Amino acid sequence: MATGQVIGDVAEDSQPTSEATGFVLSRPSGTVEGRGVRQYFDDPAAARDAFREGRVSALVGALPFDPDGPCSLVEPVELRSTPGPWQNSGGRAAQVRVGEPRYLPADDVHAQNVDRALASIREGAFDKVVLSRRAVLAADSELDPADLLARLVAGDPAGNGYLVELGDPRGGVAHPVLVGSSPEVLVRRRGLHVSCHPLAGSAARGATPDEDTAISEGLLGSEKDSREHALVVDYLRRALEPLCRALEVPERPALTATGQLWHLGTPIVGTLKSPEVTAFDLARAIHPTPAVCGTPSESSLAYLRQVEPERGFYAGTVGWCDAAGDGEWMVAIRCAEVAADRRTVTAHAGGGIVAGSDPALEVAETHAKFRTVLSALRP
Ligand SMILES: C=C(O[C@H]1C=CC=C(C(=O)O)[C@@H]1O)C(=O)O
Repeated sequence: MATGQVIGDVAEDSQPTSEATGFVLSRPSGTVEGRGVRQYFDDPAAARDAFREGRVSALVGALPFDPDGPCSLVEPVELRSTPGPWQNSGGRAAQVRVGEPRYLPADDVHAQNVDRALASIREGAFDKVVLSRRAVLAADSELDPADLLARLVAGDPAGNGYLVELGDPRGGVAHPVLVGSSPEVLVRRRGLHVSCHPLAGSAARGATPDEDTAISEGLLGSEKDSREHALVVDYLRRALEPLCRALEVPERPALTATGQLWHLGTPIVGTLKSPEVTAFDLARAIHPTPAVCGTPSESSLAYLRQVEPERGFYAGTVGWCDAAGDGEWMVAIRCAEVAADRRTVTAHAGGGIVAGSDPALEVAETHAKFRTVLSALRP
């Protein structure tokens, strides 16, 4: 990282109170890491106030799925950017053996949950809700979250990956760590330029090139998936319009691929009205989108608070914001929480439910999404 560029306002005189990296965001174009800890925030509004009042020069970390829940944000001593995806300078750890996943809920119960959500949709409670489940795995020795990140980055064709320590990294106490490889950009800001890349509508990749192409064409032509996707795009248009003096929203989604899945994606770009609106402000204004919550936001969020109170940072957002207000926030999907003891890993996967969703296909979709983390944990 020594050759990296330091971004943001870094005070020369302050000493790191912790050497822990604590935050990594690996993207195809570059990697951002937070080094050292100056302040820690579990209240996003306090972090925003500190930033606005100039008491904070940069922020890195995670916001939970529930916008009213506690966050895990750090003002790093240094925000360092390097070109290209993340390289693990720590070297490769010995492979830890990880047991079979235990799914919570089990396949049949998740299918019943989808049925129940479909009944609520028919009754008019909401148009869309994103249901998720967990896969809990036990490791036979301590798992290194940085090594898991390295495997995720190496396994993703675009080199996407993230790692966030969940808790105040000062004080030498081990905290859970969120590690993942998300293909979904919640929001990115460079000066007045703002962009998002919402994804919704999925199909597992095919085993042969011909099958893979046929699956991608089927997804692009699927009326159900287009509807599921359009709800996210409409939400973002409505959320961004008041903040932008120009906004370009393509009429139709395009295909985007990870190693495991095809998705429908829409690249949205805009020009902000005011330079005062930071990347962190934008992330808070937009999150949670219907790609992880539902439509309308209020009723789907109320439903998820009841049926999935344990989401934590899954389906939240992970990212950074520098002193100029620039930054990038990813949707925290395709991820796992490595417990403080480093021996339990909880992966998460979900999918959007709309009228016409098929419970068995939704169960299969969560398995395809779990594969991102499971193939890194159990190669
Ligand atoms: C909620 C997840 O994916 C979202 C992002 C892309 C496609 C999705 C879908 O097709 O349902 C989800 O909206 C997840 O991976 O856990």
